[in-house]
Amino acid sequence: MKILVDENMPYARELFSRVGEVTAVAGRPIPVSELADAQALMVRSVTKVNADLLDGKDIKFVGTATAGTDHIDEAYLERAGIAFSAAPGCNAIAVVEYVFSSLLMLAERDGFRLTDRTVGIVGVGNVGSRLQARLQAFGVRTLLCDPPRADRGDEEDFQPLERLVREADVLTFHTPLFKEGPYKSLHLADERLISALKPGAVLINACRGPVVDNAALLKCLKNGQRLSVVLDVWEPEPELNVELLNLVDIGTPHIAGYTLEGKARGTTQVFEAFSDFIGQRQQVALDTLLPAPEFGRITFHGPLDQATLKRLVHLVYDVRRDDAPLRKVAGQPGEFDKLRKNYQERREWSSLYIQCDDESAATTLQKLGFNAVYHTAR
Ligand SMILES: NC(=O)c1ccc[n+]([C@@H]2O[C@H](COP(=O)([O-])OP(=O)(O)OC[C@H]3O[C@@H](n4cnc5c(N)ncnc54)[C@H](O)[C@@H]3O)[C@@H](O)[C@H]2O)c1
Ligand SMILES: O=C(O)[C@H](O)[C@H](O)COP(=O)(O)O
Repeated sequence: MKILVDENMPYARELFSRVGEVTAVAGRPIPVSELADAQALMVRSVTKVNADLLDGKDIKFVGTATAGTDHIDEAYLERAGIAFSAAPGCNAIAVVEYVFSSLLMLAERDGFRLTDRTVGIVGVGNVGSRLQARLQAFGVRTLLCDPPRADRGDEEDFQPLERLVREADVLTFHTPLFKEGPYKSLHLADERLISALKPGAVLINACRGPVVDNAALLKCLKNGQRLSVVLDVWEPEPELNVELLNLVDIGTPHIAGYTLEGKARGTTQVFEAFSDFIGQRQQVALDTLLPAPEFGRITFHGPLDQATLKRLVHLVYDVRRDDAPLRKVAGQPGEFDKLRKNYQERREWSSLYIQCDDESAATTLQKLGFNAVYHTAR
């Protein structure tokens, strides 16, 4: 069986070759000639999967190693009898750590305490709920908005979006991209919403570019609105608006989810689903795939505060390492994708073993996702 995999899926060749003959291909665009004799296709978010791509082909299974599925025409796959699996939640921790890295950087630069701020989270799924848990662990107040979950009767204190806009000092978007329907999220942050944000607020988009109307955002920033902006995703990609990039505080090339753990989880989740589909069920333990982190063990003395948390977080991942390279190459054809393809290894906070001599610091760091232990020298 021939299995086509996106060349930017770490561990895909290793895993899928256990069950078939693997060919790795570029994802944007996918070489159509390679599809002719393939039975399975594993993609990333850059490949549009629809009738135009697959009609008349022999593909029986499509997997996407991503949380978002807006690049997949799922209704078509169902009609065509093609099985499908995504990788929900695979990179949620990575996105949360991206948001923390950004907030800690802005807080240090602008001299505010996160615990004095309210963070509004729009979309409280795999990313949003983990973000809320970690913010709460650090004592930061959150407001949650998730109409689909509220309508399902989920027990959380969900608020209307208008309340978040009125009260939040930070508004961060973690919804899927829905172009239509009752929960349409296309341009959810439009000119009206952006201009109603509190003066000096922080706007973060790490879900899909078109959830924030980029033209409206540019207009508000050019009009001098006092707003800090963090954008990992753009409208459109990969041809982002360079004028907008020049006005945002942090701009990155759609890499919020790009930890090695997040990418590896994406591959293993679709591999497990595919092996199930072909009746050869296999499970993969992530730690058998991942290499040891570059540095893995430190000692931490005394209590934890915002400054020390920032130093710890940025020891593992400082978002500025992804902002500067984008500014250098933005506007040059192909460079956005190149930054994503040649992404420097990034690990999750859990890869750092921290020995603390303060019990409360150890407890908070554990809740934040670090591999922390309390250990006295006695
Ligand atoms: N930048 C990146 O690298 C990156 C990484 C992972 C995910 N993403 C994007 O972020 C999105 C969220 O990721 P996730 O893993 O949390 O997905 P998820 O499906 O687990 O959660 C999405 C949540 O949004 C809610 N929602 C849907 N429509 C909404 C609306 N109109 N208003 C408010 N809430 C709404 C859903 O009910 C759900 O709880 C993904 O769909 C994907 O597009 C981006
Ligand atoms: O939806 C997702 O999982 C993320 O946006 C993911 O990080 C996109 O990465 P890509 O598939 O484009 O490599």
